[in-house]
Amino acid sequence: MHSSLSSFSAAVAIASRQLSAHPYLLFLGAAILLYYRRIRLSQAAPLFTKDLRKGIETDQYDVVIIGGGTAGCVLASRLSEDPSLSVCLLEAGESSLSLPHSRIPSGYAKLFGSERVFNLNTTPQPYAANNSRYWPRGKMLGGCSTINAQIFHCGSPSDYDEWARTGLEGASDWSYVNFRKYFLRFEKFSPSTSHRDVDDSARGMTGPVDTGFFGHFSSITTKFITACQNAGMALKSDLNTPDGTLGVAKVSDLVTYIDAKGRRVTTESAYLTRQVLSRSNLTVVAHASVTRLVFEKASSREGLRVSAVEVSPDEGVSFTVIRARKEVVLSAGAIHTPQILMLSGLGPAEQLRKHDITVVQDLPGVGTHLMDHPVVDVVLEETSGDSLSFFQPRTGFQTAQLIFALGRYSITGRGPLSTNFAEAAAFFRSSDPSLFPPDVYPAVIEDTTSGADAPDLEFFVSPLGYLKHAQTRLPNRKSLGLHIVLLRPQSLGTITLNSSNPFDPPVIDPKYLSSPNDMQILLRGMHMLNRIAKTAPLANIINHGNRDALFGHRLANASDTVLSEYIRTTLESLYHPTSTARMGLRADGGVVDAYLRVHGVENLRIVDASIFPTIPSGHTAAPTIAVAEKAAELIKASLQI
Ligand SMILES: Cc1cc2nc3c(=O)[nH]c(=O)nc-3n(C[C@H](O)[C@H](O)[C@H](O)COP(=O)(O)OP(=O)(O)OC[C@H]3O[C@@H](n4cnc5c(N)ncnc54)[C@H](O)[C@@H]3O)c2cc1C
Repeated sequence: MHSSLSSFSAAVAIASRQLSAHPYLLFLGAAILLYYRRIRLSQAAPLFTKDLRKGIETDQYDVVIIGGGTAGCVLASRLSEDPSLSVCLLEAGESSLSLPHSRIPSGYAKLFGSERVFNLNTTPQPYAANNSRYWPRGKMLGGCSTINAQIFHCGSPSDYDEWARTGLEGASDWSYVNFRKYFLRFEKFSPSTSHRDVDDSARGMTGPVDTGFFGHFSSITTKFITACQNAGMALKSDLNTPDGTLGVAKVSDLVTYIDAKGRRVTTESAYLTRQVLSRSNLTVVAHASVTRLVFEKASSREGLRVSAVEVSPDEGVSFTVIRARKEVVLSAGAIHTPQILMLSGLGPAEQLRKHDITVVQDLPGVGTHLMDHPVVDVVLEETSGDSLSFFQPRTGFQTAQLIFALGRYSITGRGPLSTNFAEAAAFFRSSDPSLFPPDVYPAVIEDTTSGADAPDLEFFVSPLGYLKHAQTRLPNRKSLGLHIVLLRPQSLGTITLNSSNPFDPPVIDPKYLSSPNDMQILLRGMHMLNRIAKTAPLANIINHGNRDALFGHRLANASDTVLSEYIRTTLESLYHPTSTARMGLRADGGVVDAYLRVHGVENLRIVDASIFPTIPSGHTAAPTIAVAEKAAELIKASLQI
């Protein structure tokens, strides 16, 4: 999949050798130059961001936000709307706006392994072939929204009704009917004449985050949608409405965070505009890794408040103290937020003592209840010719195709380079009797969904097959990818400390497949995958005779034993970790209350995917942005702005 852009330099080198021989390539060469100019000039790094490596003048703010990721950028922008409030956003990385691999929708996996990403790995997974799994997290302003697959999806309405059942005072504010307005608040949907069936009145139209149908959409995807329909899945005009998300999107591909110019939309590009950054009450500091929270006794009652944070540009460099007059907000994501809490003495007491960290509050829930969506990828050889296999060119013709695509993208912002790879998806239930008739599937599987209308499985298609984050070199064939996602895992993992060194990555153990029910549901997903691969019109473009070991054709009639083995060895993360500092009663392992305040600490909130009480049955960026929009409102209200 995503070595697309990694291949550009090679492609450009081959092209330059051929330029003199083929005049049409001169045009394309010029287009490539234009493309680099376009990205560089229009997306130059913002002028108003400060760099901790050069020092900062002010050391005291009303609100200090830790982590300028998906949630952090939203908060910084919304809170600084009031000129009377001084806001400081501290981000471990720097801007992503001048990074072509982030801005071009198909380029993100090229950033995997780079210094712009926290390149994390899980512990070996005993129930999943005993291997560790790669967990990239964006280390830039915009966080994971700079490297995600750009799928705009809100999950199922009942996911949020489940959030409203934590038993906390104020929990009902999180029910779908109350929470939905925050999805609408951030979205700026672009209606499309080719998707007239989408009801604009159910979409956000005036928010800062552009969404729409501007990504590439291959004929393979159209065939996938029709095959899902022919296999009995419901058709939906829009997967993001109060009607729920069950079914396959009718005629349309997925809505994405890609703008009209074909560029990725991140929370940095949407919320930290030049106009926002020029506010005198907002300071955004890059290369600022927070290592610890500093506490003082609260004045109003017996208890603690956070008075400051310690921040350093890099390991071994002395830290700066930044003071917070009113609030500190942790938005460092589901891995680093619990790590920072534990390093600061907030977490399971036993674990903190193990690392000689003074216990400030025994909060046993910190770092527990880690949830993630595992995905099983299957690669199939396709014959339509519409595969994007030329993204990894191995012949002169494929190189020319790639150069042509690059030229087209540079000029129009359209074409294959604007694919997000996951071009269409279907959401369904493993217990749906119309899809899994009880006479064929007699086993009763435990219902893990958030409600009767919510899915526990997602099925998506990519116009290029890939395995292991595209790191596995596949045979040189045109391929497509089919992918099954477990949306409601019961396997719960942990984030624990490796050491008390803040620059040491924490221990990530998702405990994939430790719940046997997860395997049963994934097996149903694999049955559905096999069925759709044999359903017209998708079936007509698959070479069912392929026997390459890395391809999945051999799974077509495989027993559950073989399928389970495939699931255990192939399973990867869909990059959606959540719930490691979740909203809930302290007695139930909750870390924050319904106002996102950390239990037992006066002025500390958490605003990112770690507060999700449970993982939504869908993609996690939209819920994260909506949480941040709501949090901004909560903080403003509590500060009486
Ligand atoms: C490859 C990939 C593909 C994905 N695809 C999709 C998709 O298509 N659709 C979707 O909805 N979701 C997708 N997701 C998931 C989604 O993007 C995340 O759930 C969401 O962005 C998480 O937001 P966050 O604010 O919780 O954390 P993040 O966005 O990770 O933000 C955390 C921020 O904190 C910073 N930080 C960390 N530690 C420190 C520190 N000590 N000091 C200062 N700063 C720190 C980080 O640099 C980062 O900027 C994907 C994720 C990935 C990685």
